[in-house]
Amino acid sequence: MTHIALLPGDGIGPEIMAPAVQLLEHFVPGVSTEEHLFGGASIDAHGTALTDEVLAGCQQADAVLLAAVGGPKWDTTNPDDPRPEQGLLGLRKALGLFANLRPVRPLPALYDASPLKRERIEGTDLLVVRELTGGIYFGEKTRTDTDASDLCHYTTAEVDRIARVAFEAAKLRRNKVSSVDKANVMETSRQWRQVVHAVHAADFAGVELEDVLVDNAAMQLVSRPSDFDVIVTENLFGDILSDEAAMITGSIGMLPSASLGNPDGPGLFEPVHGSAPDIAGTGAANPLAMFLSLAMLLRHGLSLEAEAGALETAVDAALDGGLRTKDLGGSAGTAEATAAVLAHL
Ligand SMILES: NC(=O)c1ccc[n+]([C@@H]2O[C@H](COP(=O)([O-])OP(=O)(O)OC[C@H]3O[C@@H](n4cnc5c(N)ncnc54)[C@H](O)[C@@H]3O)[C@@H](O)[C@H]2O)c1
Ligand SMILES: CC(C)[C@H](C(=O)O)[C@@H](O)C(=O)O
Ligand SMILES: [Mg+2]
Repeated sequence: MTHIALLPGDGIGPEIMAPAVQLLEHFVPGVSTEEHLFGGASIDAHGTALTDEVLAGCQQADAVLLAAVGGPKWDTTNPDDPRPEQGLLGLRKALGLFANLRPVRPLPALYDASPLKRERIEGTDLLVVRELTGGIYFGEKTRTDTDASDLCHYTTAEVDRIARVAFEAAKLRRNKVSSVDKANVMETSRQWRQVVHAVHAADFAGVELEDVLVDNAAMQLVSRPSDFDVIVTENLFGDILSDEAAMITGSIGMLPSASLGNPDGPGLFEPVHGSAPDIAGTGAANPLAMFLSLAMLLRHGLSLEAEAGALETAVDAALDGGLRTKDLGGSAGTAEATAAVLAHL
């Protein structure tokens, strides 16, 4: 029987998880699910953001569906305090999920919800391939009364494997990879560029490859987004660029993600946005990034391509039919958005 671990987390997390489970049960009748405390909710109950029991529960599942973690209650500048985000990083690392896929596919119905001009957005369909278990997120951290440091570290093997994910993805798309780095300053970026080019020359010479410095990439993303196909980049750059790219779709509330890379364990599926503490409890959260993350779970986690497509089509149809949550300039809340998608199944 298919088993999915559910991590509602904090803030708007539980509000968008509940309707996603409704959709999961629609597409996978009889699915077994288990909900676990994670992030701030787990800190409150157990003093740590990810317990061994929850990690084991995730490891035993066919896939993990996560909403979001974090919030002001757990914000701290004391290095010794537990933080919700540590649970997320620990889970990604423990599950071996080094490849984070963030598709940016703006719908014509939402062109006017984006701050970008329609003619810039038209034709945009890009995929951010973010390295997820290395770099400055996971290097040594130090802190004294006067000093602090975060080490950015990559092995060539870590760059090699994420480059392969990007090139393979490009072959199924428009055959172009933009590798984003800061090779004019950072040693990890010079290594990144060298490895990406070596992988390209050895096995993917038929794929178009360009190098883009990250500051330029941030600018190009809003000036010529439709020129990008696959963007491959390291952990921190991918985090920042994907939030920026979200606005091409109209809202951060639209962007889903899949974290993959371990053929022997479950993938993790989560929206790109956070726990949105400013709107938590108001019923205003846009659940569509969560629904689209569920579609990625159906596709990549359970190999249910037809079901994934049907869910994406229902989301598109709801938006074509006029659904607009507050973040998209409308007035619909989570419940109305859910009803609109359900109506198109
Ligand atoms: N994967 C995750 O769990 C994840 C991702 C990003 C941030 N976070 C955490 O979330 C907390 C809040 O972070 P933040 O405020 O910087 O980012 P955020 O993504 O939570 O919110 C940024 C802005 O976008 C809005 N927004 C986000 N998702 C929305 C949705 N689905 N519908 C409508 N509006 C939405 C919020 O209301 C807010 O104005 C922090 O603790 C952060 O660490 C968690
Ligand atoms: C919450 C935070 C640790 C996380 C990240 O930086 O990876 C988030 O911003 C994301 O994009 O998934
Ligand atoms: Mg982020």
